[in-house]
Amino acid sequence: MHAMPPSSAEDRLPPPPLPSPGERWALFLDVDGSLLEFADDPAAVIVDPGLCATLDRLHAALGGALALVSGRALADLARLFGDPGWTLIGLHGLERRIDGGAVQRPALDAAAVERMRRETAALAARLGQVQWEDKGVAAALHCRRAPAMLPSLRAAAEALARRLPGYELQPGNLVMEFKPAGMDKGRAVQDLLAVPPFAGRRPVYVGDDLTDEHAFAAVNAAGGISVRVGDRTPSHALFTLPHPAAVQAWLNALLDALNRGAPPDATHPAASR
Ligand SMILES: O=P(O)(O)OC[C@H]1O[C@H](O[C@H]2O[C@H](CO)[C@@H](O)[C@H](O)[C@H]2O)[C@H](O)[C@@H](O)[C@@H]1O
Repeated sequence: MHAMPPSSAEDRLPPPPLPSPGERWALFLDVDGSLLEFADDPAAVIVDPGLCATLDRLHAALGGALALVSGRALADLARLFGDPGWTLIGLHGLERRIDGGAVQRPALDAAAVERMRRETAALAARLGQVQWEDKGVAAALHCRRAPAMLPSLRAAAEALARRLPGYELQPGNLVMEFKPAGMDKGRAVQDLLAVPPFAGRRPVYVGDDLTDEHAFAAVNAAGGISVRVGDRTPSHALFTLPHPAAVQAWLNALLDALNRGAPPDATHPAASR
C-alpha cells in the first residue's frame, strides 16, 4: 500500500460532493462499518430492506456501476443482501461476481488453506474470548467482545502469519484477518475500472477501515472521490462521513441527484428495472 499521509488535516475533511450534471460515477461501497453498523457477532448484522431498495435504484441510475467491496465472503454478502444483481467483491478482492456474471475465485493450494484454517482456529481457542470466523480460504479472529485482547491477539497473529506460507494479515476493526497474499481492495477496484459497466466512469469509494485504505489510494490516483466513514486517522481519504446512517442519507441524496439529472445508461439491463 502507499505510505500513509500525515494525519494533521484529517479532522477537517469535508463531506463528499454530489455529481455535477452529466458526470458519470462508478460507486464502490464497503459493508461493515460503512453501510452497516457493527455488531458483536459478524453473523448478527442487520440489513434494512430499505437499504437494499436504495442500492437497487442506485444500481439502475448508475447504469450498473455499483459494487459492494467487502472482506466478507461472497456467499455471506449474498446471504445478507438477498443475492442482488450488483457487482459483489468478497474476501478483500479475492472473490468476484461482476455485473451478475459467474463467480471468479483463484485456485489456491489446498494444503496451505487447510493449515491456515487449523492453526487460526487453534490460536483462537488458545487465546480465549476470541471469535474465529470461518471464511473458507480466509479466516478472521475477532475480539469485539473483549477489546482489551487486541494487543495480544495482534502479536500472536503476527507470529502465526510468519509461519503460514501464501497468507498475509489484514488488520481491521477489532479483528485480525488471515487472507491469501497478493490481493487487496485497491487492486480489485483498479481491475473493475478497466471493465464494463465501471470503465470510463469517475470512481467513488466509501469505506471505514484499514482494508479500505488500499482502495482510497487507488481511487485518488484515478482522480476519484474517497470517503472515510468515521474518524480513524491517518487516512488517504479526501472526504468523510461520520457513521453508516450518514452514509445511507448521502446515498439517498445521491439517488435524488442522479434521478434529477440525465436518464440512466439505457444500454445496461439494470436501467430498465
Ligand atoms: O470490508 P468489510 O465489508 O468492512 O468487512 C470487513 C470485516 O467485517 C466484518 O467484521 C467487522 O464487522 C463485524 C460485524 O459488525 C464485527 O463483529 C467485527 O468486529 C468487525 O471487524 C466481518 O466479520 C469480516 O469477515 C470482514 O472481513
